[in-house]
Amino acid sequence: MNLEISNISKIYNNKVILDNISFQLFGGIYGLVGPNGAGKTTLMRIICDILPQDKGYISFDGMKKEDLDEKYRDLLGYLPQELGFYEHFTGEEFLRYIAVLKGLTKKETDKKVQETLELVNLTYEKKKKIAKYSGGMKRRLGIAQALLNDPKILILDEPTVGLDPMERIRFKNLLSRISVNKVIILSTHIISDIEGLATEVILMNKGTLKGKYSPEELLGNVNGKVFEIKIEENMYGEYNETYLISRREIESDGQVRLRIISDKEVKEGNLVKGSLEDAYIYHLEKEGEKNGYSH
Ligand SMILES: Nc1ncnc2c1ncn2[C@@H]1O[C@H](COP(=O)(O)OP(=O)(O)OP(=O)(O)O)[C@@H](O)[C@H]1O
Repeated sequence: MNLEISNISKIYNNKVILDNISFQLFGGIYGLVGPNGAGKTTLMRIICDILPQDKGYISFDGMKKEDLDEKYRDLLGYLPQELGFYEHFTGEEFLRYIAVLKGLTKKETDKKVQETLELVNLTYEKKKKIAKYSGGMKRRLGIAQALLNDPKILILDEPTVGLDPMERIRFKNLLSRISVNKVIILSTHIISDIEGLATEVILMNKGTLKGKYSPEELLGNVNGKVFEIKIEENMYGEYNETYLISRREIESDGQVRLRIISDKEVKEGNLVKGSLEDAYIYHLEKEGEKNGYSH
């Protein structure tokens, strides 16, 4: 299985939104990360054949998407950032409706709707109106609709927005269960959501590809560079001026716990294990994009 993104460019109103993006994906889960406006959604929409590229091509197993045409669409499952639901439908009715739009036969629909409901753990809620679903349940229903046609390429645009911590864990488990024999691309701002899940991380910034790394490679970049320290609140400004801070937490005693990424040793701090989030912030900083990161 090979999804190839080759020299993809997109221009809107004379502004380059995607600049010659190329990479190849094989089976697995790929985290697409980058600050707001990096071009993640635009790239995903091009991969999903919703938006035409201005240059370059996308191919699956050596065949261009334009040549595969309808067959390419059959390979795809897509969960957009904002999926409109018919709130008066039940979860089951909604999936049946989408299955018809995707061209499944009655028999396939009967089978796939129940199968995907089971997979996303919504069987017991299938007769409930969507209006009564929680945010997490709606996300799971969103994934179910993307899975109805058994896609080889699954594109999820910020699927974890609005999920609570328990739902995030369930969501991660669900993805690892369905990832066999698929290329899954998942964009996110919440780097911890792809920790322990992503085969590779694709970093984008301002319409360009910054790199494609294994999580181990990324973590290696911050090895020996992450420190934790507890300081008084009034010292924060000074530390913020001096260091790259990846996290700031107020402790119950009113002191502030900082997570610092520094090439040089922070003598008063404790060296701790770096996370993917630290590595991501470190990369952005190297590009002078510290302020592009939103906590
Ligand atoms: N239809 C459009 N017309 C003009 N500019 C657009 C259009 N769609 C997107 N853009 C611009 O393209 C750039 C990339 O947007 P895109 O939504 O792809 O980024 P993103 O990385 O997904 O950001 P976010 O994380 O905020 O969703 C932005 O500067 C955006 O304003």
